[in-house]
Amino acid sequence: MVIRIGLTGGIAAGKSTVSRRLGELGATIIDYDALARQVVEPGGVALQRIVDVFGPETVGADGKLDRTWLAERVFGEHADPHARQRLDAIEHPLIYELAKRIDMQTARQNSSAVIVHDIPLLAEVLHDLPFSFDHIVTVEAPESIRIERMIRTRGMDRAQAQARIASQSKRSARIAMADTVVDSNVDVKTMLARVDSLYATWRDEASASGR
Ligand SMILES: CC(C)(COP(=O)(O)OP(=O)(O)OC[C@H]1O[C@@H](n2cnc3c(N)ncnc32)[C@H](O)[C@@H]1O)[C@@H](O)C(=O)NCCC(=O)NCCS
Ligand SMILES: Nc1ncnc2c1ncn2[C@@H]1O[C@H](COP(=O)(O)OP(=O)(O)OP(=O)(O)O)[C@@H](O)[C@H]1O
Repeated sequence: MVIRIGLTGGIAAGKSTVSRRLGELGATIIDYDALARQVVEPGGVALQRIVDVFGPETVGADGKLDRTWLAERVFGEHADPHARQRLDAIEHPLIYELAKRIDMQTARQNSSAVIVHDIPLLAEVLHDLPFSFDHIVTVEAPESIRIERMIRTRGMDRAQAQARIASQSKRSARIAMADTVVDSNVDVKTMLARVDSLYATWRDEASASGR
């Protein structure tokens, strides 16, 4: 049987590090941040709809979405409280459609696949998704550590980092929804050892239920 995992975590908690490891171990990863980038590529319907809603400044001279400009409109200090909902309403259905296509193709090719849906906003969108998960995993680290990581590695200032965190579900909501919490406030080696052991369990579940 195919095992589906919903993987989430607060921004900069370490979700991508966990997801990369699961990919190396053999899981199929469906990265919703990557799909979100794909749906706004030039020429697509989403970019045109975003321009209609947010105005022509949304697109840079190169014809591509100006992500920094839009992030400020959506997450910034002076953001319209409905802006994020409007953006999500344009992008999310298209993201889910692509995710479904990849999921179905993987399941067709391998009836005991472990498919990991890597979804930053899982706590917000769980009930909108056309999937149900066998396990939900959240990767968590204290907010102060995540803010320092965002400043160090994402070129954000403190206010931008705090605003991005404030626009997401609370840690308690992610933990309430998950059956597994991966602590990323430990060294990477220890964190990845835990990921290896989780993957081994899921592999066993996928093989056992296929018998
Ligand atoms: C607003 C955009 C252009 C800003 O781009 P930017 O390059 O700064 O961020 P990037 O896309 O790399 O996302 C980084 C992280 O921000 C957080 N984030 C992204 N979108 C959202 C959102 N709508 N609400 C809350 N947090 C978000 C996530 O933790 C994500 O991992 C972009 O995030 C976007 O298109 N967001 C809407 C689509 C979406 O919901 N993506 C999340 C996957 S479902
Ligand atoms: N256990 C850990 N200890 C120390 N640093 C870590 C740990 N896990 C991840 N990191 C580092 O923290 C930063 C954020 O990690 P990562 O990119 O995996 O986060 P993320 O949750 O996927 O972020 P986003 O939600 O923005 O995609 C990276 O620089 C990563 O190397």
